[in-house]
Amino acid sequence: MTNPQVRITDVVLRDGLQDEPRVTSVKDRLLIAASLADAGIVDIEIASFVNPKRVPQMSGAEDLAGMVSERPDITWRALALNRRGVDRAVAAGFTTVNLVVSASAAHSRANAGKDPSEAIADLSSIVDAYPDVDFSGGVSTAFVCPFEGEIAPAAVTEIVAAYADIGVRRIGLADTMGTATPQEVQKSLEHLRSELPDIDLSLHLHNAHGQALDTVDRAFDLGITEFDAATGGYGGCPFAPGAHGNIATEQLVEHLHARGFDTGVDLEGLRRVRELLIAALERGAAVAV
Ligand SMILES: CC(C)(COP(=O)([O-])OP(=O)([O-])OC[C@H]1O[C@@H](n2cnc3c(N)ncnc32)[C@H](O)[C@@H]1OP(=O)([O-])[O-])[C@@H](O)C(=O)NCCC(=O)NCCSC(=O)C[C@@](C)(O)CC(=O)[O-]
Repeated sequence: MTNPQVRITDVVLRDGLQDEPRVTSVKDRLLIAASLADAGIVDIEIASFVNPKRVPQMSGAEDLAGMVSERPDITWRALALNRRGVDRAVAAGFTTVNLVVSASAAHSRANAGKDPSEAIADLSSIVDAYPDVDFSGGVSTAFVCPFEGEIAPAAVTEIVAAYADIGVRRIGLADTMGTATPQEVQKSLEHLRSELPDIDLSLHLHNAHGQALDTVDRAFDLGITEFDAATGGYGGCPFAPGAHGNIATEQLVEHLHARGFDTGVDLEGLRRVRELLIAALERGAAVAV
């Protein structure tokens, strides 16, 4: 069997930093971004165009956009949850934008101030307005919600179908809390696949109980080869109380290399990124390599 191509999007500059007590300077974020690229990460979520009063850690998003022209070999992804966010991202120069809708109504209201159906309805005109932007669609709380508990696979499929209806066909399912079991994730993926077989799926896993690598293996067996991860294992949604850090990029890369998959990522380079993060955040990484 030939090795499948594995696509890892490092999200430490967005998910990893957004819930940290320290606000990382734009200068440090640019340094970390360049170091991630030097380590061989070619997909990087660098900025979040949300309300900076709600998430001060993500302020200065516009100032990170210079990386788009400076390193055109990298896909620089911005996160946005509303029209204002996408307008800002596009005006700054981003052409790859990840949207987010929560599967659970309670998390959606806490995070975005609206129900999932309203969030999807708002996104329709945004996607129409920017035909040249490469949009992907995230589904937050896809398996477990901090307020509602387990999420039914049908609820996730409904959101993904709504994304597909507005033309967004690259979808990332997020285990926001990091507590979903590999079995729960598999059940949901299988439901989704049976209803919507033509959607490109990726996983955005947090890792509360050390199960995320097992989930990666299950997903691999179902043909999923795209994953988000955050160097150092930092991360968490500020509006999902108790959310754990993301699966660490270095752990994921080591795991994939041990399984014989080529990721194109240099672990030594990731160690350097980790050191930069530890210095900027003044606290240790979640994992050692
Ligand atoms: C969702 C919104 C943007 C809705 O924003 P809103 O509905 O306008 O409501 P609002 O109450 O937050 O704020 C109103 C004020 O924000 C301004 N505003 C409104 N939008 C923007 C914008 N884009 N950029 C800059 N400013 C904005 C707006 O102009 C107004 O300004 P004011 O009158 O007070 O001066 C807001 O509620 C918000 O910023 N929420 C924070 C959501 C967030 O950042 N969550 C974390 C990221 S998602 C996540 O972590 C999950 C994920 C992706 O990692 C996957 C997983 O693991 O689950």
